[in-house]
Amino acid sequence: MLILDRIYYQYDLYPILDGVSLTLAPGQILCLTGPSGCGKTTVMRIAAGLIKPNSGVVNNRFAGTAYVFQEPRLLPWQTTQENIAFGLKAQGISPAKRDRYSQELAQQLGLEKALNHYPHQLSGGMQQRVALGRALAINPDLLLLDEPFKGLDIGRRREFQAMLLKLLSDRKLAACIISHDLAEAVRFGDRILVMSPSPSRIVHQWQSPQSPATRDEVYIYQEVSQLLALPQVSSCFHLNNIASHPNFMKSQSN
Ligand SMILES: Nc1ncnc2c1ncn2[C@@H]1O[C@H](COP(=O)(O)OP(=O)(O)OP(=O)(O)O)[C@@H](O)[C@H]1O
Repeated sequence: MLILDRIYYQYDLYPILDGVSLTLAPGQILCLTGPSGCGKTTVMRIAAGLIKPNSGVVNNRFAGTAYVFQEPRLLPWQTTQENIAFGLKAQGISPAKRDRYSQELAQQLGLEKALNHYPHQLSGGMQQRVALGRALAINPDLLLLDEPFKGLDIGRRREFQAMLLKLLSDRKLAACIISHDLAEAVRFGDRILVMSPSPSRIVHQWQSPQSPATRDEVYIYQEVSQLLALPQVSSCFHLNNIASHPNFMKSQSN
């Protein structure tokens, strides 16, 4: 279980988080969404223990937490396989086991043909998958993912999303995923927290009884449309008048 309780945070004198609370249970997927710059990464850095809040409580009871940053941050002088195995070496695992495990992960992530490639030889999407492999290699029970689909075209994005959902479900991992895209959050999250512009508060919580793997496009866009009809959500994304737009009303009644 991860618990953040009434977190306040400021950078220099600028207040960023204004009493943010959240909980994340084992196996659950929580999406943090909100406009650019509202403080989503700051929440994640606090959850990971990388920075300390000015006040509030952080209680991370997961045994192992892995963080996948917005930029893949791979070691440029190491191959795909070596980058994936990076954390295993620090855990004292033998070279033979490291090789076997990193090859298995590379296969699950569709990277088997790029095992001996260096980061500069990989596309942005492949680099993101290597970063995910490196995080999964240490066998965490909590995965923190900051904008994991950033910069991918729609086809690659869907492919990576399906792969990630399967990995999370097969390994029964809890995940906290940042996305500024409401549709992506609805596609993925068991729960969504919508954050307001900074100083940021949680202005809305959304939860679905339907498992992410079974959600289709119609369901996703209906839910997004209902979320955007809520003034506290639409105003966060600077869409103040969306609910009164004649076409919006038409789409709601269809
Ligand atoms: N090291 C820092 N020093 C000062 N201000 C910072 C620092 N890091 C972030 N900020 C500011 O804190 C605010 C929140 O940043 P954060 O990266 O948490 O937002 P975000 O919601 O993750 O943004 P994005 O969606 O664009 O990635 C922003 O206004 C940002 O400019």
